[in-house]
Amino acid sequence: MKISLIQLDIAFGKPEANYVAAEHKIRQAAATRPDCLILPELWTTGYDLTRLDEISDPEGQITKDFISGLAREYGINIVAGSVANKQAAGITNSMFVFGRNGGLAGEYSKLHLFRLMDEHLYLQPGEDKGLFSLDGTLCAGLICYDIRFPEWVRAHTALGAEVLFISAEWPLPRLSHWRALLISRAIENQCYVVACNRAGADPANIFAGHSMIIDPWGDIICEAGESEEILSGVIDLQKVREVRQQIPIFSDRRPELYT
Ligand SMILES: NC(=O)CCC(=O)C(=O)O
Repeated sequence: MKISLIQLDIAFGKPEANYVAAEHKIRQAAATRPDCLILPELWTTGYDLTRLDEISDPEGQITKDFISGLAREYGINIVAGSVANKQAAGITNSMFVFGRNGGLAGEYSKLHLFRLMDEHLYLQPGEDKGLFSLDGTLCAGLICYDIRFPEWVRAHTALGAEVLFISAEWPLPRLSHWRALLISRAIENQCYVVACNRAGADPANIFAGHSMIIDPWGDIICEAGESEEILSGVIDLQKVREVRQQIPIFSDRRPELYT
């Protein structure tokens, strides 16, 4: 499975400009015929949280129509990062996943809101797991701060997820945490980690880039720099089974003693 990560810069609070830029990059990446594309967190608005009421996507419909059309046109899977999704009960930070036929394959709203960037003041947390199937492989969607919660990640891999798709807006001062946490989640869950961060800066933060794909042994398959970039790598799902057979942590767990 070839995966392309679209490490975008994001125009602060300007959805129209971001849809145009994303379409250009998605078409550029799709021309190289990947099986799957992934975008960063909140790629339509950035962290312009005070204006979310005005610029968020009602029911995520604009994003769903936009991504669904591109997935169908190119016959690829698209993990559409996340967008501010405006519903009657509030705004969530939601990831939508589309299959090759343009159908919605999954949906996940960020469970852990990040106080350091004021998410808890403007967003509602999700309540459900982000499991979905792509080309017959069970995958999980996670958003940025979620990677600091190993028990949440495990809740997905204990159910059989073999690939974690992570969309992020992770700031540069914590780049060492980003790399260490992603590698740890791959090793401890013996799964692939596909993590797409943003590039560039907003009024409050400079972002780290360094999107990457990590294999179930914890080795980095590919890693971007700090600037905008389309990064591609190939994952071999057989490797998940091999590593899980070699060190059988899922059958050696003692969950009855963990609470
Ligand atoms: N957008 C986010 O959730 C950022 C999380 C982050 O920076 C962290 O250190 O955790």
